[in-house]
Amino acid sequence: MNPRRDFLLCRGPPMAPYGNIPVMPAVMPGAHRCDGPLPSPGLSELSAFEPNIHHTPGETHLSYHGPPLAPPYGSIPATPAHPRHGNPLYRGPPVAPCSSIPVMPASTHRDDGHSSTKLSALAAEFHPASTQIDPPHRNPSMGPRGHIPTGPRNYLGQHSWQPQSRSNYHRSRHGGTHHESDAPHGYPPALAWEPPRFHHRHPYIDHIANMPYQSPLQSNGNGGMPPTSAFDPFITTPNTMTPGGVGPVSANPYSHDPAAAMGGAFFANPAGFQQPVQYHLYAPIGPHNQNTMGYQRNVHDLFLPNDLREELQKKAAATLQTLPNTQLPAQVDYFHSLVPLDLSHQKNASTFGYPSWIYKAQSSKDGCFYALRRLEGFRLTNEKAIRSVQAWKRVCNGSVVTVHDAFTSRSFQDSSLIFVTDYHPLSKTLAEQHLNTGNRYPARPNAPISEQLLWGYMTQIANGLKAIHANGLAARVLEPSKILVTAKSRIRINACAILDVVQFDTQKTVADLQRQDLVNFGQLILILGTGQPAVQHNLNKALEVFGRSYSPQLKNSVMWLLGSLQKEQERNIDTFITGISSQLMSTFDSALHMDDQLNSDLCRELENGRLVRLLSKLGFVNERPEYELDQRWSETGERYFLKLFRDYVFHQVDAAGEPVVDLGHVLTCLNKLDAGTDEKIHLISRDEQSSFIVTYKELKKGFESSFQALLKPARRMH
Ligand SMILES: Nc1ncnc2c1ncn2[C@@H]1O[C@H](COP(=O)(O)OP(=O)(O)OP(=O)(O)O)[C@@H](O)[C@H]1O
Repeated sequence: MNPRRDFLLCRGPPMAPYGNIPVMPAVMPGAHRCDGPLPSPGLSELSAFEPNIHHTPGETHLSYHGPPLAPPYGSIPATPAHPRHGNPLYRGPPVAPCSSIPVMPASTHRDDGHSSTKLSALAAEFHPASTQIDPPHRNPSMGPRGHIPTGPRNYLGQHSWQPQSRSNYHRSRHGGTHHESDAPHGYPPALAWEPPRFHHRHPYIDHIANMPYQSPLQSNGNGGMPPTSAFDPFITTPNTMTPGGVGPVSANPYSHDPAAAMGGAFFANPAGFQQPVQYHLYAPIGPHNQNTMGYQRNVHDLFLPNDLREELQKKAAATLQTLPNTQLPAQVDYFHSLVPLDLSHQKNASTFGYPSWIYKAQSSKDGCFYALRRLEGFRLTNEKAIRSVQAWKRVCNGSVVTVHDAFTSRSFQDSSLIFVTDYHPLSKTLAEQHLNTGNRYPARPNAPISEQLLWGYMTQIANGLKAIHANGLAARVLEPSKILVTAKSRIRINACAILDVVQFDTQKTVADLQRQDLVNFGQLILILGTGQPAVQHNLNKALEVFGRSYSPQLKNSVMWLLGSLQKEQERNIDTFITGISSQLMSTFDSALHMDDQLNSDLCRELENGRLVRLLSKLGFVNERPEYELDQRWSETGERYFLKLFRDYVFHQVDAAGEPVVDLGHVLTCLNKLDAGTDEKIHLISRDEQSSFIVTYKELKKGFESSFQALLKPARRMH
């Protein structure tokens, strides 16, 4: 496997230990060229949000043509941007760092020779809210928060950076103890905060101390440092949070029973599954029909396809639609909020013997929406007639609109018979779809139905008829206006049960009615294939026209159905289904493809619900005005970091001071928070006076404990 691709799919660059360097310009004067794999490839293609980022598929670096980027794109830089960084002799203005340097406080140096590093990373008493760096030498060249100045570079000699021990670099100004007067916001220190793993450092210096490797620093020809080790982006040390460290996955991470999960054959290597689960590794699940490289993603990959979302939203809106000031009855038995679904006021009684109207209504029993079909002026003479609907309740089939109930009503100021069926929002009838009837969809030429679609319709209707006949019933009404198209190519037999009630006293046997179903079925296909609603008047002519457009197999199938009334040969739906079995397979295969596609779409949304929960938790904690009478709760302890993290995620600005609206950045950060990765990020207080380097793991810990604090039972206050 191409290691680069492997990395990219895993979305973690090999630049451990700083982990992911999200999109950041690599080709900049003086900048180290990032020849490694694309950082955060999963989201780096969200270029719609990042106008300055140009990503050429297949290349492993980013070309950058814009101004230096502010930190939104950068976590902790992986390369020393310039020799000045870390040079304690440097007294010039804050230098426009290479673009990979994150936002930093305006001043971190003092002329008195004090180290600018303020806090020992290991200081036991460290309280993040009370840490402070020196009062800033505010330099006019310093832009707004998050703005990296881009002015002329001023190099004061070349200072070779010498790796030093961490302890040297992290001297505490106050011997590692906390002084409350240093608190930037005057906040009291948090009580239950475990600080040791948060580091407050000089951002110019300390990030260098942690460089995983050193590369020659280029700076206007002033020389550079020899590399201490060659960097190969495709070689990585195993790290639990880097892709190189992912290794073989061995057990089902979601199983509550690790023993059982380990024993399963699902994961190849039982060496142990990594914790925490790396939620931020989105695995693209097929089918893949995009013409993109393996590591490329765009924002649409993380959400439902637009057309599907639009369709579902429209259906939801249609379902919830109400009709104020209507003259319809407010209540019909246990239904209310009626909305008519017919758009035509002209109703003929040809199908049922009574004019029929159809409404969407909400049930007071269960709150669900149903379709009510009303037969106007119907008088029930035989109680048994309406009980025949009971048998229809047993018909549960994907190709039949389910019948739920039937009752008579006087709510419409007449005697009406009401049938309650499933409601399928925004459905059309086959007649509306293909025969241009109804005025909801204005006239347009009838497009001929493809043979494949016609076979699809036939198999679905056959499926519905099989279920109906198997229950000892007959559909009785099989015509284009009584077949619902509920989704693309998806149809259902509608208006079942009605003739059973209305023509209860009919003398015909069920067997006769079922045979008639087959004939009606044949006529229906003929109507759809020829586009002529009145084929029964001249079947031979219609068959001839039909035969010109469709295969002999399809025509023969229709003829077989039309001949179902012939007594000499027993014909039933099962025989028919056996006859068209080859077509059933192809329809079945289409259904499987559809199923795969929907599964894949579902996977895109899979993690979004989790992110909403994450955001909700953050919202509960961030800026909380008061907790247990402590008005500074959300500004102290780990909550303070969460606040800065919120700023880091949402409130960054670019070099021009413009808000960075980058969904990719947001998703990346939130996922890493949820996964609790070891990657470090640089948080800056709003007044730019405090700067912290924290790992997502630490953030997650603080995040969880803050949220759990909110959940604990309220203390009794006396
Ligand atoms: N169960 C249902 N769910 C959602 N919409 C439905 C349902 N049943 C019917 N409709 C819609 O109601 C409208 C009217 O349906 P109907 O069965 O009355 O057809 P029609 O074309 O008006 O036929 P007719 O003239 O015989 O009444 C159609 O647009 C159809 O899509």
